[in-house]
Amino acid sequence: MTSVTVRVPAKVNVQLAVGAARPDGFHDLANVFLAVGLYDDVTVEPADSLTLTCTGPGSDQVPLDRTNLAARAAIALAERHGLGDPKVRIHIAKGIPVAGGMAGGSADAAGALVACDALWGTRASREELLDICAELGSDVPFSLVGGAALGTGRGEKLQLLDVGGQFWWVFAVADGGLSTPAVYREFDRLTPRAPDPVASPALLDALRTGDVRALAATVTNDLQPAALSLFPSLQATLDAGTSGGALAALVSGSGPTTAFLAADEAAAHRIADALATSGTCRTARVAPSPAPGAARVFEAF
Ligand SMILES: C[C@@](CO)(OP(=O)(O)O)[C@H](O)COP(=O)(O)OP(=O)(O)OC[C@H]1O[C@@H](n2ccc(N)nc2=O)[C@H](O)[C@@H]1O
Ligand SMILES: Nc1ncnc2c1ncn2[C@@H]1O[C@H](COP(=O)(O)OP(=O)(O)O)[C@@H](O)[C@H]1O
Repeated sequence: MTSVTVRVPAKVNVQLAVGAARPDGFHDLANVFLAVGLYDDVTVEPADSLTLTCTGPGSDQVPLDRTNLAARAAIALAERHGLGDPKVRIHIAKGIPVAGGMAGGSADAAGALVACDALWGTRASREELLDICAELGSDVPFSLVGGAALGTGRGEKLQLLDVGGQFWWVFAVADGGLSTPAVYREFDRLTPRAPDPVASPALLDALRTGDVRALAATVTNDLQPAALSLFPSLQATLDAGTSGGALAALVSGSGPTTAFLAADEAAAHRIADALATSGTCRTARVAPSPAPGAARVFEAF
C-alpha cells in the first residue's frame, strides 16, 4: 500500500459529569460522548523519516513535531510491533476546530493509528488499538469507536450506547482556544466538593429513543461554569443561539466551542444563520449525529 486516508469525527459531550480530582491529577467522569459529522482526514504514506503536515482552519496552531498526537500514535504502534522509529509522512486535513473542546487532536491520533496499522500491515486487534488510544489520551478511544458511548474512569473506559435517531447540531467556533488542563483546574477552584459523577438515566433514554426534546431537557456540562469563567464572552454566544431557536445551548466539553441542539436540519441552518450574524463567534457549522468512528476512506496501492 502506498497511501491510506482515514476519516475521524469530532465529538460533543451531551453529559459531562465531573468528580473530584484523583491522586493522579485526572478526574473521574460520567462522559456521554456523541460523535458528530465534522471530520479530520488523516493520510499516511511511506517516507524516509517521520514527517507531519497539516492544512485547514486553525492548522497554524497544530504542532508539527513529535508532540502531535498523530505522531505519538504512529510512534506507539511502531514501538509495539518492533518497527523502530516510524518512517511515515502523516498529513492532517483539519475540519474539526482546533483546541475547541471537540477532540480534534484525539481524532487525529485515532486516525493515524488506524491508517498506520493498514499501511504497515500490523493487523493490531481492536483491543490493542483501544489500549494504545487510552495511553495517548482520555478521549482517544472514543474517537476510534464513534457513534455514542458512556466514558467512565477518566473517560477512556467505554460502554457503547444505542441512538434511536438523528440529532442536528450547530457548533459556534470561538475566536481563540481553551486549554483542557486549565479548565479542569478552574473546575477544581469553583467546585471544592464535587460529588461522584453518575450518568443520567433520562439522558440515556432520550438518546435511545431519539427524542430531541427529551435530550435538550437533559444535556449538562459540569465544565461549563469553568469555561465561562475563563472565557466570559461565550455567554453572549450561548444567548445568541438560544434566541435563534436552539432547544439547548451548551459549551462543548472544555470549550470554547459552543453547541446548539436543533429541532431538525432546517432549524439548525436557521440557528447557524442567527449565530453568524450575531457577531458573537467566528463561524457556525451545522452537523448531524451520530457519526461513525475512524474509518478508511481511501487507499492507493
Ligand atoms: C474535557 C474533555 C471531555 O471529553 O475533552 P475536550 O472537551 O477537552 O476535548 C476530556 O475530558 C479531555 O480529554 P483529553 O483531551 O483526551 O485529555 P487528556 O489528554 O487525557 O488529559 C489532558 C489533561 O486534562 C485533564 N483531565 C483530562 C481528563 C480527565 N478525566 N480529567 C482531567 O483532569 C488533566 O489535567 C490532563 O492532564
Ligand atoms: N493532531 C493535533 N491536532 C490538534 N491539536 C493537537 C494535535 N496534536 C496535539 N495538539 C495540541 O492539543 C491541543 C488541544 O487541541 P484539540 O485536541 O484540537 O482540542 P481539545 O482538546 O479542546 O478538543 C492543541 O492546542 C494542540 O497544541
